[in-house]
Amino acid sequence: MAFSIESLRAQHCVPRKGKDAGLDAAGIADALAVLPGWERTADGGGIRKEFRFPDYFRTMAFVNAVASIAHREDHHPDLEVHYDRCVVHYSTHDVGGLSLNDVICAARVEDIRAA
Ligand SMILES: C[C@H](O)[C@H](O)[C@H]1CNC2=NC(N)=NC(=O)C2=N1
Repeated sequence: MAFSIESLRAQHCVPRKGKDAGLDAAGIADALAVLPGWERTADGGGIRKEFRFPDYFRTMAFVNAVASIAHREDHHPDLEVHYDRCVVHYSTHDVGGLSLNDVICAARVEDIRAA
């Protein structure tokens, strides 16, 4: 399966449950190839990216935009919030690893940065 960031942005999350709903290693690699700066977590079960900002206010504006995506897509990242940076971490609890939902949301977070 080959991805483009546009094809990811054109999709919305749907409930995905169970191991068979996960992305395989090739799918994960294809998706990461179109998501600049995103990487697999050390345990391989998620993807993460650190976003840097000039100050706390701008960091929180980003956090709120990510929260809005989470609410709209019903798919929720773990966030590490610091004064001038936020680490976004996506995984799909219901599949015990990565699913298409994670890369769809990562593509939407990239849109925030483009705005
Ligand atoms: C029904 C609903 O889609 C599920 O409970 C969603 C909610 N948000 C979620 N967020 C994340 N990160 N993983 C999930 O498996 C998940 N499941």
